[in-house]
Amino acid sequence: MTQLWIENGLFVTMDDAAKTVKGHMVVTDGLITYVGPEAPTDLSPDVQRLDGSRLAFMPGLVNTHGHAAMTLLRGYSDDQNLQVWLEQKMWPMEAKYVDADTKAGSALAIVEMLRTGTTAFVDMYDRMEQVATMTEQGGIRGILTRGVIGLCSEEEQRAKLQDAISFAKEWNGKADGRITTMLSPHAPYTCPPSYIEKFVEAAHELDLPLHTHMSETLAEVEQNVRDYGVRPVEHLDRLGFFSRPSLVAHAVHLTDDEIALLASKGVSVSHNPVSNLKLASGIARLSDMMKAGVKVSLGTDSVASNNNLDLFEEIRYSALLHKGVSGDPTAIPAWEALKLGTTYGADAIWQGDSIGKLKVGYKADFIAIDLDQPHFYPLTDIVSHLVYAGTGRDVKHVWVDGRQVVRSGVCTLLDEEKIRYEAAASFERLLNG
Ligand SMILES: N[C@@H](CCSC[C@H]1O[C@@H](n2cnc3c(=O)[nH]cnc32)[C@H](O)[C@@H]1O)C(=O)O
Ligand SMILES: [Zn+2]
Repeated sequence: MTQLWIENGLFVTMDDAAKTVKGHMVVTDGLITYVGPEAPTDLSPDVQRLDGSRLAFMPGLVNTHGHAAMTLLRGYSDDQNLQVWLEQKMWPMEAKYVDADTKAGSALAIVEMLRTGTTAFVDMYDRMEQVATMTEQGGIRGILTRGVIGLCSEEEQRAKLQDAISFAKEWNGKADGRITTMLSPHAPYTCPPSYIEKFVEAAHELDLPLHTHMSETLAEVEQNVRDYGVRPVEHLDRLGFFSRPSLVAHAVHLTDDEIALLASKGVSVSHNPVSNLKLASGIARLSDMMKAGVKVSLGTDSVASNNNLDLFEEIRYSALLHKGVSGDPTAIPAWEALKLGTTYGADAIWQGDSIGKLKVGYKADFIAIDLDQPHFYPLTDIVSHLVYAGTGRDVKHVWVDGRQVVRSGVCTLLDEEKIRYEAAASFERLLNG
């Protein structure tokens, strides 16, 4: 039995019943077995003890949309709109990627995510075996999917779908259950309707969820109406997309009816406020979606449109932005913003009953924040501080499944120096190759 006793800590449980607890937490064989104000009893004689004073503990963050390997393109193309950025900048560079690049970029992303407190991430890309291998090595939890752009010959379409299916089948449940998989047509504007239907069919057959980009820009919505006579939500609905558990990224441009439909079908939405601002795509109707009962969560999208993977930024932006646009200072209060990055993220990836809370029986995916910093003084309200004053750089330790994957700000299972070097070398090759 491996057991960890965290003594005298401040625990932000993200559980409405407990909220914050000053006291103790015990992790036994990867699961949380005690959280409470009193010192625990009946511990294993070889329990490992950790002094939790001057630390705040909370569930690890859940990033529900991204493309990890695009860390290589950080800062390569800023200040463009989505279409120009994608078609003229990203796709030509991505066409040069080989396995080693995807591996280097994903490794860098995993280091960055773990160090800033993300313990579970959704990733849509290709060469997914590379991403999965680094996920396994780094100790993070991954919800991985081979994204497919269908603007190609039928033969290529078939091969890509087959690749997506093989990856999803092979890796679902791997890395001690830390990896789960989905199927992903990239977007309604990059996949013809009959092709999207094939993904829906395969998802039914393999009992897998679906993921896609949806209603990210006004131009996309207008093009969808021109091409198919309906807006993207109705389009995907007609193709049966929402008959599966599904997660859509962005959902920026929605009507009231579309919000109602997403709520009634139980669709998960990944809100990516920073990426949407940077690409000038717009501001999603987060408050309206939450009021309507849509399952919303937060994503960074790729580094190339963000330009970092610190999900604390998305938490803060969601709390600030929607106050600003609504003129209502009570919109998305701190506790809700923090939930967006934790429990709601876990719900969005259908893992809300096992991660996203510090609660007995939950998996021990959690982070420790260093409170000994000027921006956390005085310690008026830890939830407020985490949302309005904290950043991912305040994260000191990280555990996934009870295993410590970051210790004093450094990944325990990855060679960070080598990863930084290889990422820089990959970028040089892409640029000059
Ligand atoms: N290369 C694969 C598709 C990989 S899916 C991931 C794709 O999503 C792209 N991407 C990244 N961010 C966004 C976004 O915000 N909206 C739409 N696509 C994006 C990214 O550049 C990448 O091409 C194929 O040809 O089938
Ligand atoms: Zn994306």
